[in-house]
Amino acid sequence: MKLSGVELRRVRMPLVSPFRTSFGTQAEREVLLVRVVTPTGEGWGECVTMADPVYSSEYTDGAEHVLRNFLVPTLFQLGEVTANLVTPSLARFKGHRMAKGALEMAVLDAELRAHDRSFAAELGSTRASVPCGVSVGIMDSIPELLDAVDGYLDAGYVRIKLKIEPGWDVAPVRAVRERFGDDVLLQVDANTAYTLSDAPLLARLDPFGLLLIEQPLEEEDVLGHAELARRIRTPICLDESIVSARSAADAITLGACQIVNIKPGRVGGYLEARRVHDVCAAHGIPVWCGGMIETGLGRAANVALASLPGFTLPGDTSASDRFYRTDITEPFVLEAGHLPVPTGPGLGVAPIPDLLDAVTTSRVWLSS
Ligand SMILES: CC(=O)N[C@@H](Cc1ccc2ccccc2c1)C(=O)O
Ligand SMILES: [Mg+2]
Repeated sequence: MKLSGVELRRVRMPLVSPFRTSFGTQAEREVLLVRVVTPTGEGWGECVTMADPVYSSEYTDGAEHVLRNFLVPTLFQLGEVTANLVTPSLARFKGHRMAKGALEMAVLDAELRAHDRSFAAELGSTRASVPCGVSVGIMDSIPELLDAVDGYLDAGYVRIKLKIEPGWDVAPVRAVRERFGDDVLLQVDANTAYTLSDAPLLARLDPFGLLLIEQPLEEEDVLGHAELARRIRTPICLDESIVSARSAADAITLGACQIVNIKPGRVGGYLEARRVHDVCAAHGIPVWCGGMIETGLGRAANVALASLPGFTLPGDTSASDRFYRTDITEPFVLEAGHLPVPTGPGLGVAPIPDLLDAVTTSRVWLSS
């Protein structure tokens, strides 16, 4: 395809309630959307960076800058662009995987729409719907947490994930187990908040039959996770540490994780996300689809990815109303704990113009 131009659009959406993790509290989501325009149509991409570099080193203003000054101009020079060409064409620029992933997603969406082919078909989907888990933030009190969990279980979520940090870990897990029983699928996410010296504390989670503990140690401490895996029984799942198929293979081989949370933006796009899935499957490692509080655009692509065969654990592919009162696309609504995999061309969803304009804070048009 030839690129006629690319629009970088900033969107700000309030969250239905503040979402607190070990790295801070979010009350709104600042999103960078990428729209590529071709002579025959357009495609949408969503950059999952946060406003601040607190989940990873990338952040939204930086992603916009690197797209505008390096990544998009490089694609304009290509002439013919396809999704498979995006990553190799941008390889000389180091890092910026979330920014690159958003651009690849937009090109892939445009290409698939032009061929009347869905993300699900392209990625290798084997299911028409996916079971959904939900990520529950750190709360001010245990009663408040139990009310929130009660509401999500009533909504039909099939798995509960609790954000934890030192001082909010064993007590909330014990309280959820005591209130809701041992059969609820339960896991925790530390977002790198602990160190190896916390192993005895983390071992106190072992009696609660958690599915996994997600990213207890810092992103680069792969060997620390391998050592921790020898000191606790709860399976270790990595999130921030897995930035590519290669890093997944290395972490698995080193015994640093038994489960992987796949986030397409974190690994540089949906094509690399499929490669992470394939590498994990080759090692017998179950995967699930993580979430970055995406709008319906990223959510549509994540649900398609989550329908691949190796995604055997419920992901953080929650309904739109988990985080947003009004999504910029038709909302994803939980049905019996599942979300339907979009079947339309490309993402299968598109922004609703009035809703998108209502939350747009800036737009930049880059012409080829
Ligand atoms: C659903 C979930 O827990 N996601 C991330 C953490 C996270 C938390 C808060 C966020 C706020 C704005 C943007 C991205 C964010 C990602 C995780 O699995 O580690
Ligand atoms: Mg995580």
